[in-house]
Amino acid sequence: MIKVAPSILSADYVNLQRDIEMVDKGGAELLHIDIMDGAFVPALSYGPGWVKAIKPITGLTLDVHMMVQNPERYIDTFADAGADIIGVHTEATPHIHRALQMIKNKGVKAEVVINPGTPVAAITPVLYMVDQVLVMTVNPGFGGQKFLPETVKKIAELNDIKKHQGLDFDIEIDGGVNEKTVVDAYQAGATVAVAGSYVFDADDPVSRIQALKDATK
Ligand SMILES: O=C(CO)[C@@H](O)[C@H](O)COP(=O)(O)O
Repeated sequence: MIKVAPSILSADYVNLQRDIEMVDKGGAELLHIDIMDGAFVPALSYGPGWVKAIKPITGLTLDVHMMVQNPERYIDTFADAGADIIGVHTEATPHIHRALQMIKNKGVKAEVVINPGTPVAAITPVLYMVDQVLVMTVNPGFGGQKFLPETVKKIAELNDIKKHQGLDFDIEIDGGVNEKTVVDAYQAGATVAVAGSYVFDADDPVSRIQALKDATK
């Protein structure tokens, strides 16, 4: 059964605490927090102050996805704010190894992220040091996009490497996830599903978390 990480990008910001408590009680395991800098991706979202504010109101694992150019500049700040996992894009820095080392040195779980246009080969040298790999299943920057099925083969490739090299990392998918698209990704080896609009745009968000779990039993 897949672990579910609702993305607060699609939550009701005015009632954020209500929405977080709802998905927490509703069976989610992680809370996905998208940091967008207006440079690596066009949009701006929120910063470490949000992570700090959310930390005391939930026991969910805070899964911080940095869509930020040169993320090394902010790793310490997000770690100090309470992030449990910090994800950095390999496309956003010439120093992905150093960025992952910085995350681990802060005692936080390290995640490397790849865009749909980036091959798995780009991150194989750092797989030994990560706790999670995020395979973007849409181009990053916006919620509500369509799942790109061609990304599923990268999940399978990562799962193979994981088995053959005896590595132990979660494989997360993000973008266009629903009860249909999650199935192939799960069968290929995905262990964590981020879902924004599918969960928060629904009349009953908790039923959507359950639907993702039911689809991957
Ligand atoms: O990283 C991102 C967007 O870049 C996401 O986490 C979105 O929040 C996913 O939204 P949906 O596709 O699930 O609506």
